[in-house]
Amino acid sequence: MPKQHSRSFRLVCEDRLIPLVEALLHAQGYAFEPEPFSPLCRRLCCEPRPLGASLAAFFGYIYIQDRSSMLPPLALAPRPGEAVLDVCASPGSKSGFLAQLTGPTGFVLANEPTPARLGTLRANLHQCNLLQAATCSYNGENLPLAPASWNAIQLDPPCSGWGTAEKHPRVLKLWQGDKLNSLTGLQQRLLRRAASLLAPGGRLVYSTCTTNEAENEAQVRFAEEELGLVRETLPPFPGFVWEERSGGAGTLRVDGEKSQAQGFYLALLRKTAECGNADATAQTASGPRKGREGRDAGRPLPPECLAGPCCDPALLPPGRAALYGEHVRFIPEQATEMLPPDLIWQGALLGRLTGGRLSPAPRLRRLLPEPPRPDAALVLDDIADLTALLSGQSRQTGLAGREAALWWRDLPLGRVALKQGRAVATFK
Ligand SMILES: C[S@@+](CC[C@H](N)C(=O)[O-])C[C@H]1O[C@@H](n2cnc3c(N)ncnc32)[C@H](O)[C@@H]1O
Repeated sequence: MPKQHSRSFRLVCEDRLIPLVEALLHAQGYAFEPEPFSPLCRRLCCEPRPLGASLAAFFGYIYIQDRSSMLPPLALAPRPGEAVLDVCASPGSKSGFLAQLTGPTGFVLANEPTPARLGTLRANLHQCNLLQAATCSYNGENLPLAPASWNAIQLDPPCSGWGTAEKHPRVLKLWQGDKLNSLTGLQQRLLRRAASLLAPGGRLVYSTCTTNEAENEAQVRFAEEELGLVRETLPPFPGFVWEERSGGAGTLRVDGEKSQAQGFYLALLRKTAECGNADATAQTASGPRKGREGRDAGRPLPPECLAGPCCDPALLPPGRAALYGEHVRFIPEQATEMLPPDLIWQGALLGRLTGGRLSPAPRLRRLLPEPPRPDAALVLDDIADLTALLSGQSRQTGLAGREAALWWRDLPLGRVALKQGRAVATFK
């Protein structure tokens, strides 16, 4: 029987909403304690039903994540407003945390080449309302971005996953012998490309969930010796037990068993000003894919098309809304400035255009007018009423119109449809 660690999660909200999200979890019987390494992270003590089925998870106010996997974004430590590239992003655990750390004025480009996993990544970012994150889908080793254009890069490449063996014992058999060579080769190609995309002085966090030295300490040596990156010493995060391996000075290796976490490895590498460009030739190796949404394909939408009873366009982060077919997406200001014109990428979904106006996605809580408008908001106090609504029961509201904002006490949740005054949940 695989051993289960206690579960951890991250709060995905502004600081002012933290007490409300915690109250929502408490109202459903969950108990938890703060993690010592980040004010946004918590560890579960009591889970009366699976945390993934909680209301806080449903509304994207928490993200369940192994505690080790929370560390790379903290090690990269983006400043508010900074732009970050996440080369291997799905399901988005690190992209999401990075977007929180950069804040609404920041920008995260989350790349994932595998189509099914790209869908999961986009769904997770949408559920968490992280409008400052955009996605693209390229093999990371061929990412067609301008050389030396990023100050902060997260590289969490495919790895053997030996650090997850307690939960997934099969990884130890699956990844052995020659198969490991294909992984280490890919990791080196990804490191080479990431190094070439780093601006002088820029930093890169390399992380894996494996205990395999060839994918960890040896890859950091490769980055130093072949790519000219310089290792920076990471201070150990509180709340973990660390392992030491020869050649690993300054990098961090989580002792999974003693830390109640996945076995994990992370290193911080910097490109010095003198460092040459390791891979300028690969810059045009992969052209854009046809038939996807590109930067210039979207028609700008004036803010008045966005304004409505459930949407205040003044709450949008820096950037603009644009129309792609019937979908309205958010284009962060930094994306317009930083991304090459031929890159194919997608901004966060805001909703659909119907009758010349935005019909916001039901989950779009970030743009709900505050405080709730009495003529256009359903404010529930009782958890039972909320769960009944989500389980398909409609509810008389006495409100006019076609939609209403949904709140639990002072916590904005999303949008419900109104049918003859009855609220109906349409969340997917
Ligand atoms: C370890 S997982 C990333 C986990 C993610 N960083 C997170 O925290 O949620 C590695 C990801 O790399 C993707 N991947 C596979 N080949 C790739 C490539 N050539 N370039 C970029 N990403 C790749 C995989 O599909 C997988 O989603």
